[in-house]
Amino acid sequence: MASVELQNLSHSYGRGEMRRQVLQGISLRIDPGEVVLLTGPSGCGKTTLLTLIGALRTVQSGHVTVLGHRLDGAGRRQRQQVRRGIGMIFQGHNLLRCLTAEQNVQMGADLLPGLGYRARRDEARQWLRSVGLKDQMGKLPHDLSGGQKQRVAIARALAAHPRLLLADEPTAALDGATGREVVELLRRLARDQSCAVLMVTHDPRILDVADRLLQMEDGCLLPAAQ
Ligand SMILES: Nc1ncnc2c1ncn2[C@@H]1O[C@H](COP(=O)(O)OP(=O)(O)OP(=O)(O)O)[C@@H](O)[C@H]1O
Repeated sequence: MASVELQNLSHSYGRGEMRRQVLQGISLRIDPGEVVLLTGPSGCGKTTLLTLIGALRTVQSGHVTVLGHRLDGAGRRQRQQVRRGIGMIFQGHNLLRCLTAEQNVQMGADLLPGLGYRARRDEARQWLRSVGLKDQMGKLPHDLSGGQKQRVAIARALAAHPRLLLADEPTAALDGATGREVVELLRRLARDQSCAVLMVTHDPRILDVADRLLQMEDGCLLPAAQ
């Protein structure tokens, strides 16, 4: 079963004369364990595509199946259900300000069924170590740099063992070496846990981790030159 299957997906913003189509007839399939990178100029619709696949928006036109669930025609509850299997790393981190790095990551592990408090805490610590933050576990977000906050957000998404990971420019705030490590980590996750990864990036340093490179232009998907 595909992790993501899109058929003829289109999307518009605005109404009447202000209506503007930003996605035009996109078809795409992503299989478990596959790492797909999506690139394209600013405003071409990448984030819109990611939020539709992430069940954060209502599908207007076309067919969308994510982790075996049809999203076109799905109500709020069904979309909520689908989101449980999806890890999302968007720009802006969305960390809870009053929780330490460890507690923020533990929120991700809290979604795992059947794990006791200690196991969830150990899981959170292990992911923080994996993203190079073993010395920052007790810090609050405002004591972390932008890159460190991004790594906490990544650890939180991974701690929930998602079956699909959607990431919008996950390496934008990271230096070259850390960005590379984080992307290698995402790739390992994809392989080890058969998690599909769809990542929007402008970062040319990480293009080689992809199984597949996709390019978008004006709301359309083009097969990118490898
Ligand atoms: N909520 C919204 N209402 C109206 N227009 C929107 C909305 N969100 C995005 N748009 C417009 O839709 C188009 C596609 O936006 P989107 O954010 O999907 O592009 P993007 O490729 O992710 O851009 P970037 O690389 O700059 O993040 C843009 O022209 C944007 O201004």
